[in-house]
Amino acid sequence: MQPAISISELSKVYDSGFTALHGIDLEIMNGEILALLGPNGAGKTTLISIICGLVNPTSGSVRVQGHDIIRDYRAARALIGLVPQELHVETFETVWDTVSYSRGLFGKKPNPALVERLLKDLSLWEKKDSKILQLSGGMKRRVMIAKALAHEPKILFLDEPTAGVDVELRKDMWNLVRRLREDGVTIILTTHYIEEAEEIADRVGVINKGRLIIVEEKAELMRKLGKKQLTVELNEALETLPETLGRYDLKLEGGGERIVYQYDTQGSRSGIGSLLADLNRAGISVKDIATEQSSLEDIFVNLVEESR
Ligand SMILES: Nc1ncnc2c1ncn2[C@@H]1O[C@H](COP(=O)(O)OP(=O)(O)OP(=O)(O)O)[C@@H](O)[C@H]1O
Repeated sequence: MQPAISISELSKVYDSGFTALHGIDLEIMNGEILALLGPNGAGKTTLISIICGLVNPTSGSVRVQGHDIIRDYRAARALIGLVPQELHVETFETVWDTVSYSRGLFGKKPNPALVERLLKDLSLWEKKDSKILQLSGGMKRRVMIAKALAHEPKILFLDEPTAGVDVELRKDMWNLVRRLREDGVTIILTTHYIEEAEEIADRVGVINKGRLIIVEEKAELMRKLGKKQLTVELNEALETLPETLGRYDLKLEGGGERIVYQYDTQGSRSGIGSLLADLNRAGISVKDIATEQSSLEDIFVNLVEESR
């Protein structure tokens, strides 16, 4: 099947001489939710802006459902909805008018039933006749989403959709994203909130300093790069670890009352069974044990540090 978006050797050098993207290759599949993670200034917005035709690439190519974003700009752009990071909505227009107008911009016939559904889905129905000026920041953000969806795009870009929004709006946004995916919409979002990627993404791409350092199924990423940790609470504090435990990667913490064991989630054997047997053999009495898995956040921080 043709990918929703196909990016090949894409680079961007701004007029200042700064290289914001270095040879990005990426295929985004139809119907997936891809989260792009990366520290400030990594190049996420630049990448999205190029795909959406707002910034010119320096070299490389991007195709949207097969349409080249430069040669076939209109066809490519018509398939895309973009919710930008910055809020810029017309202040004196009403919610209804601004959303309807956005649809018209793409040459689509008016569809009041669709606009009504969008406004209801985004909890904006009661505000349909309000001027944007009178809305709160969170509501303005909802308007931006309604505008981006008004022409029924097949691919939706959300640039930092939940930056600075309250918990309720964040949950609403996640639900909306899931619903759109059920309708077959491909969704690409950038986020600083790793929890967000963990919650809704199918795949996660990490960008650092203009390079895509990894792109992987979320579950696979967690499996490949995640570490697990076993904490063993002891009945009596130890001063040092016995030499017989030298073959394990152990740390003594909590004033000697806790042994922490790190193991690889990829290995077929965790070594927990033999560690506990060896502890027993060494006469160390165990009060409690707990395991913990590294989060996507730990993985992300490690990846970015490694690529410095
Ligand atoms: N018009 C421009 N001219 C020169 N440099 C720019 C321009 N726009 C962006 N940059 C630089 O390109 C780099 C990438 O910026 P970009 O906005 O793509 O990052 P980002 O990953 O979206 O960051 P954030 O998470 O902070 O939004 C930054 O160093 C930025 O300063």
